[in-house]
Amino acid sequence: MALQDAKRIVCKVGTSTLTYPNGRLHIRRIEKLVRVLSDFKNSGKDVILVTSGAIGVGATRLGLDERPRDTRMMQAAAAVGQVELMYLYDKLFLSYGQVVAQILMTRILTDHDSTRQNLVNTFETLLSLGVIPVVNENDSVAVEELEEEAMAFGGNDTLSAVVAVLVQADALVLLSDIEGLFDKNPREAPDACLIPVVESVDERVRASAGGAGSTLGTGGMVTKLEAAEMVTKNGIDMVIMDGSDPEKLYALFDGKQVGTYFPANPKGERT
Ligand SMILES: Nc1ncnc2c1ncn2[C@@H]1O[C@H](COP(=O)(O)OP(=O)(O)O)[C@@H](O)[C@H]1O
Ligand SMILES: N[C@@H](CCC(=O)OP(=O)(O)O)C(=O)O
Repeated sequence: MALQDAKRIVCKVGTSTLTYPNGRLHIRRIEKLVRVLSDFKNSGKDVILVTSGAIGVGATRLGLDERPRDTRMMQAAAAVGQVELMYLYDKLFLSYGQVVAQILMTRILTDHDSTRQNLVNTFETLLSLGVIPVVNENDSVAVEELEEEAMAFGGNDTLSAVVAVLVQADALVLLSDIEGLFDKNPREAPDACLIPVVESVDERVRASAGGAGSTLGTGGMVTKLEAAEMVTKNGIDMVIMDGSDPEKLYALFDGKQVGTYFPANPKGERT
């Protein structure tokens, strides 16, 4: 399906896009993102927002100097930051007449058929009611997802791919702090070139991906490529693009070349 025709979109926004380097909310950017997503909603699309930021924003609110690393502090920070995030989203989406709902997920929920089906039912019901679901990991209770190994393996890039498959989205957009996937990590190699289209995530593509570029983000390109593999084989298009100007989403869904595009595998089957 061409991106212009995408009816159901999942948009994931990373911590480094949502916050300033000092950890405080980047209100102007979030306002723009909410306006664009509300406009998409008004145009008839189903919109799901997967948001990071709870731990980073909570840490700042608690006066911590840096993003916490130990589980207890991360859980506490997430509990504080999630409220601040949802308060802002609710307020901003409401100003465009949109109703939001919070869904906090853990991996256990999607690993079991009955809880997975419950989640699907919840998403479908919310979407049929015209609501915009706002999703994050339930960081305050999902201990195993917060520990370093599991977090590096997953995080919200993976979560957004799982959500896109669950709701059988047409497209997943990852808003990052960089324009897309480069042939090598541009933070280390200034001559790196943007790759506009990735038909298949093979060894060569995988070799180009490095880890997170800031102390705020987690996962870097490694987890984004894993997300791409998961969604494209399920018949869903994916795009990695710069989140600093959310209005570029208009160009993307008008069919223009923006960021790095991972077309759905034509043989991809919707589960
Ligand atoms: N090949 C690559 N192309 C682009 N970015 C890369 C690449 N390899 C590693 N990176 C890093 O991935 C970062 C984006 O991921 P991440 O830090 O998780 O941020 P976010 O949460 O905003 O998506 C970039 O800022 C960059 O430092
Ligand atoms: N769930 C965590 C974010 C996890 C994550 O993947 O973060 P990011 O790399 O900024 O998208 C939080 O809300 O702080």
